[in-house]
Amino acid sequence: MIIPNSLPIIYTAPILIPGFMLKIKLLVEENTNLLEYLLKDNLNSKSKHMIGIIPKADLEKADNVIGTAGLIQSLIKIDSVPEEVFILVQGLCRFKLKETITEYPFKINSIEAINNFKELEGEDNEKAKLKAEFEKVFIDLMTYSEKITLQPFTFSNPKIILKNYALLDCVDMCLKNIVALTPAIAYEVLRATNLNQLLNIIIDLLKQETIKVNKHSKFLKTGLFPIPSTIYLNSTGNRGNIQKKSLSTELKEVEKAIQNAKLSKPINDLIMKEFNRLKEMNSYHPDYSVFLNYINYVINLPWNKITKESLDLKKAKNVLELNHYGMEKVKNRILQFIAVRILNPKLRGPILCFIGPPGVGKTTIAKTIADSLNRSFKRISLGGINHFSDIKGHRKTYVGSMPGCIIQAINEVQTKNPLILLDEIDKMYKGSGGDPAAALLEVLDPEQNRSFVDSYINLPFDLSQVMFITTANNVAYIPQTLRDRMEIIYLEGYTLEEKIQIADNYLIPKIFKRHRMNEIQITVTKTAIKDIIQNYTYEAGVRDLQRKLQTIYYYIAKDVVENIEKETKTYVITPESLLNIFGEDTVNGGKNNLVEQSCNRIGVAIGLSWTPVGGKVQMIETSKSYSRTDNQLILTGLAGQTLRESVEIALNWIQTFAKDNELDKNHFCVHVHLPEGGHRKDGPSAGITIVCALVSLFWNIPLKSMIAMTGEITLQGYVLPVCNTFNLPLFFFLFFIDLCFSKFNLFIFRWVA
Ligand SMILES: Nc1ncnc2c1ncn2[C@@H]1O[C@H](COP(=O)(O)OP(=O)(O)OP(=O)(O)O)[C@@H](O)[C@H]1O
Repeated sequence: MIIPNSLPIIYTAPILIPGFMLKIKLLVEENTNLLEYLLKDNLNSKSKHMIGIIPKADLEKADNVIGTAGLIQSLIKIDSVPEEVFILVQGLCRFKLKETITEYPFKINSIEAINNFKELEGEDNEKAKLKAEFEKVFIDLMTYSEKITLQPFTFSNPKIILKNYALLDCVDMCLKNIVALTPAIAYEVLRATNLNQLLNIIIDLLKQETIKVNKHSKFLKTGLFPIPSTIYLNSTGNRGNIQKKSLSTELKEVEKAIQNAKLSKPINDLIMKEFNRLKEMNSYHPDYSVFLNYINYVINLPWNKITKESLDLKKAKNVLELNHYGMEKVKNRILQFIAVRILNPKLRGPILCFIGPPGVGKTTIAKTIADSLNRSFKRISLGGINHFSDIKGHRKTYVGSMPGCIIQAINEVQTKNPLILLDEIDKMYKGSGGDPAAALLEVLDPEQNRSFVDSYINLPFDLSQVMFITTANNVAYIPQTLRDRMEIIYLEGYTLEEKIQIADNYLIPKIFKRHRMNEIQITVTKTAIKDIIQNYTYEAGVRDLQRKLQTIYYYIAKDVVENIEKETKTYVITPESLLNIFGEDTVNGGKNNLVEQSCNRIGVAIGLSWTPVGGKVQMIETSKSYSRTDNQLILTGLAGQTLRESVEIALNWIQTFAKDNELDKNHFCVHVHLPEGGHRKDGPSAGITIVCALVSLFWNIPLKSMIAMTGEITLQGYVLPVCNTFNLPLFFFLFFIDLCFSKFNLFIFRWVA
């Protein structure tokens, strides 16, 4: 094939050498223009493209860069995030990289093909010496090795091979059949610029192989080696006996493994069908390895393997208590489940869904539940998954196909009844490759998961004995159909007292054990823990608290090592020492001041809002200025659509409520601002706060100090409770407006809880 003088260039970590195929993964966003160019003509199979592939290690090199000209055999676009394309490239010949012709729309360099591999170069005696050395090591290796198969040669006698084939073919055969091509070796082989260099590399590699073979040879014990006597000649071009023997050995092993797997009859029949197809296949056929991997994967699945479950109520209770503080709802539900299973062992496990803010122990309690039931545990993170096939797998005929995450998890734990944690179920989203939630329906539906069919294995697998637990931060993001299939348990954020208990009894002993500081006595006082929680963390759970406690241990470790001669053995951490460890950087630095300063101000009200890390005080500031235009409203502070609607409702309600001419709202421009403008805010709960701020603004009355409120406002002046499923106690602070104002004693809202 003619190699052009210039080629599009890509840099890849895997190394392509001539005579080999390589599957390369390219990210679409990084190679858009090149892939567009390649994909455009790919449909037309007659015009296959050629590209230059350079090892990534040479990215910075300016000269003496060797690459491989590759012929693109196929391109497959995968709908993943980020989008990827797999290209299958056949290595044709080496080239020297010359100057860059263009960088746009993609990199093209001029190249110089290296074609001097046909014959050895140099003096005749040097050539003869090199050739003789190669022949010697080759014959040595072939004589003593029992296992080597020599595709595509039809003889096993090395002397006959050397006589009948060109030197380059023999070298090629050694590379393909004998040498274990590690990336380092492949790089070395690629950089050989003539046959002499390549032969020297191969000689070294064959010598190493000979040493390995000798080390592992079963004949070593006796010191005897069989003299190869049979010459396998096959003029028809079919496989020689040696290959047949090793191939059939491989197939025999597979057949034996199928029998040992003791599959049920229908599955066994289907696998045998695939196996018979494999037997008919030429081993060079690209599908051969696909079928082989498929059969091996399927027979290794735990079709009949079950771990013995522990149904001991007392033990389970102890394990749960030992690892997690509180969480009574979860613990009770698990103990109920165990009790029911004791009475009826055939009963299926519930699909529990733990909903709660980050760091409240959803993931870790699932692991503890698995321990208490003596089930294997596997966590699957669903965050960011946007493809149906991530759950259900790809058909085996796709390039790079593999099973979905459920079957992969089952394969990993090698049991049919593990506890699988589907973490962050609310963070999956629908992408171009289908809706992963729809695929999960089949997994979580007790009626369907008895015969779950993954696209890769394409056989029904029984998931009915798997115990599924899912976790999410926000129930609103879980599709209704999935929600219906699960029993939802809400885990609320911890109170200050609970956090102190968790830190004292669980986190500190855990960190202490992990850091092995047995000889040093460290006491973190309760006031210090309280200080960390209140001033250095801002969260509903305890993850950040755990991190902060860990920082204390790092600090002490450094101090111990630095002052080793002092042999300090006792450390007491008080709120004062926290200043040295964390500095003065507290989480609510300045925010309290803002609240205090806002009290008794006209047009300012204090709201309460929900965030994933717990309740929060949200100021609402309003101001008015004269305007020629009617009803002008400015809303700032990254407010969302629902918040804007709340402001409009509030303004309209005020207008309806005010007596004629008492309030000339029309000639004012009203500005509503939500401080901390860097954070997006939305939701209806600020309704009452906005009304109060505006009433204060229009009637010039300050609100009573230090009163905060939350609640949705309706156009009729009703205040609705905030029905958030997170059910945090903070939400139920609703104050009537006559409570808020000092002078304004009208009872203007009706509570419709
Ligand atoms: N009640 C508790 N008792 C003891 N440790 C706890 C408790 N709650 C949380 N923790 C600890 O807090 C850390 C964080 O917990 P975990 O990772 O399970 O949180 P999560 O709720 O799954 O968070 P996310 O939603 O971010 O995944 C863990 O080290 C865990 O041991």
